[in-house]
Amino acid sequence: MSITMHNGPVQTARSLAARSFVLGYGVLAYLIFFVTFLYAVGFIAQLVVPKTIDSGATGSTGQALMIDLALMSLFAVQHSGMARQGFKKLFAAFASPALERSTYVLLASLSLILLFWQWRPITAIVWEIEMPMAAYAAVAGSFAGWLIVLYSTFLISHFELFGLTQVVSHFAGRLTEPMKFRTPGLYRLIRHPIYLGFIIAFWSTPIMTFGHMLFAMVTTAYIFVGIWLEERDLVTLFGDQYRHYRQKVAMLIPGLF
Ligand SMILES: C[S@@+](CC[C@H](N)C(=O)[O-])C[C@H]1O[C@@H](n2cnc3c(N)ncnc32)[C@H](O)[C@@H]1O
Repeated sequence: MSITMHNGPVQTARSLAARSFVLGYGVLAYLIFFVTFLYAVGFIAQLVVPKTIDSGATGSTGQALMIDLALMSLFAVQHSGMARQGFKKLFAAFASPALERSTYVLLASLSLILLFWQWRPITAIVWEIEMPMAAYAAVAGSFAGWLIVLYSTFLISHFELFGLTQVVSHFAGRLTEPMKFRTPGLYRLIRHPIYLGFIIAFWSTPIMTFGHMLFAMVTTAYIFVGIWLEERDLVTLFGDQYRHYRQKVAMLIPGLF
């Protein structure tokens, strides 16, 4: 009986090439996310980066409003649409599930990069903190918000959130376990520390322009919509475990809501 060995090495090479592509795609998506995250800090805090929330070509206020709202809507539709279970199932019908999270992260990063690039500033001032110490405290508050975001992602599994765990497991030929429900650290105090960190980062500023306030208001409203959608999925995934958690632990501010 002859065993056709000639396909063995070819199949092995093909499988290795396919797994290497998935790994490379995931690593690239993660790196683009991380650079985008760092740029977002500078964009909001108006530090270091060339284009910030209050810099760049200004047009008429009406035109700026339309463009800015369109940019934020594009991000919201992608960010929420692709996060739903229905999209994940559809994606898995066409591509390796290992690629789903990295594709989500990549497209979210690209829509943010478009927002940074095309954002129209509206520089009328809503508030300006004159006292230097208070102004510094506001800037520090914004950075504290970003740190809460980053720290909280590591509490529930940073690398899984941003797709790296999935592509590394796929490369190693391991099955990726579904994301586990965790309540470490801040998650014992509030259900959504990442979103709280974003809200603090967006609102804590010494100079609040109309354009910055538009961004903070729309993203805050979107966060509440996102929480509603996300918790609906979490109840579907984890049932009473999440229901009990939701009864015991505040959404964003302990003791309040
Ligand atoms: C960007 S994270 C935001 C998590 C949370 N809403 C927060 O603000 O900290 C969204 C992902 O985290 C997952 N997630 C939310 N709460 C979680 C928890 N306690 N443990 C594990 N995953 C969680 C959601 O299912 C979703 O896939």
